[in-house]
Amino acid sequence: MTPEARIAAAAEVLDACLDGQPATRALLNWSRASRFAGSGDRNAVRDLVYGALRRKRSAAARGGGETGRALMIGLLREAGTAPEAVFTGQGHAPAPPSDDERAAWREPDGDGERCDLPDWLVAPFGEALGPAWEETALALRDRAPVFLRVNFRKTTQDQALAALSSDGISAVPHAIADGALIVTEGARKVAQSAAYRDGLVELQDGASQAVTASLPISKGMKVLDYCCGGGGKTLAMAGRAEATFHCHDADPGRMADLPARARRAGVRVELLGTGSLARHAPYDLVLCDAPCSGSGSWRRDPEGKWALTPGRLAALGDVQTGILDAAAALVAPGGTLAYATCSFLRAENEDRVAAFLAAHPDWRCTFQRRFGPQDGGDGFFIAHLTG
Ligand SMILES: C[S@@+](CC[C@H](N)C(=O)[O-])C[C@H]1O[C@@H](n2cnc3c(N)ncnc32)[C@H](O)[C@@H]1O
Repeated sequence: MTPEARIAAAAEVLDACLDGQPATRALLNWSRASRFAGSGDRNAVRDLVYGALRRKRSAAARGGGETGRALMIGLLREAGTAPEAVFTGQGHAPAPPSDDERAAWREPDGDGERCDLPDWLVAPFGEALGPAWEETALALRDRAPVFLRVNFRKTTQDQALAALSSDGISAVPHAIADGALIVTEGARKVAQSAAYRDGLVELQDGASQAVTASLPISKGMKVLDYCCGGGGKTLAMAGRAEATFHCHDADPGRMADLPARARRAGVRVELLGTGSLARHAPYDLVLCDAPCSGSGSWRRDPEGKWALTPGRLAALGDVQTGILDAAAALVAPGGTLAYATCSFLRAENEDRVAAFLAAHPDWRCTFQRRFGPQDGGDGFFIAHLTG
């Protein structure tokens, strides 16, 4: 496909997204209907679609409307390319801009539009991040880097780098966490590489690694990952220490791939249902990587940015408080209850910790940190609580 044809395809996929279809589904439908598209074309169209979703508000302003065509036109204008140079109508290029499309556009206006945030989120970003809110919101308009985590249970950093290199993947260590690598070339080859298949490295965001690296884990401890999901954090913890790792999720199906991932990583984990947690308690460390708005990872999931509402944020706060209350009962005296979200927002972070401490006066917070794109990875929050 020509670059122009890829832009036409991205506009078509974006129209389906704007009609309410999840981007993954819209991209799948397009690639099934476009057998002529090779993997390079599919990757390029995917990149264009996600690029437009990250910058949806500003691109709509510069494109003069909220359609797939308008978003692509808006992105071209932002990049300093005249839309007429691409929208030529020649071959598979999109049709030339109409008079309306030429006239109906403007530079983004106001903080929300300029920084590609819904207006209601500008104040919460400011409250959470202070003057860095703008830089942070602007960073969410760009693609996230690809991070790997070296599995120290199986290899060293140098051996992992050498194994990746022999599969044509270049990576360099990143200071955010011990064993964090940032992929500089060949990111799309990682999942097929021997280093990945043999469990020498895992795909894991840098801040996610730093959050687990902050946890007090040592040999022989009993650890519960209360909101385990796919188990990324369990595996990161298990990569650091020979401890007993129990895994739980309100939706056990989310943990379906974990036994195979743990085998690949050479670590042992035990999956537990909610009903059996009390029997296995108490734990030295309970990690609650709680469900959240995902505001820290909106580079990867830009649709989440536009879908969040004040009501949904409030509902998440109730779920997060419920999780902290339930998990606290499973922590041994003097043990650690670790609370993490991949969000910047105070409503999901400091406010939840404060509400927990108000309801549990015997507990205190011993450590708290927020990560942002300036640190290299996604946005994350971590607090250690002890009772
Ligand atoms: C942010 S994700 C966890 C990601 C995971 N820790 C990782 O690193 O891959 C949050 C998880 O919490 C689970 N969850 C939601 N409500 C819960 C609850 N009340 N108790 C336990 N888990 C819950 C969700 O099913 C989801 O898998």
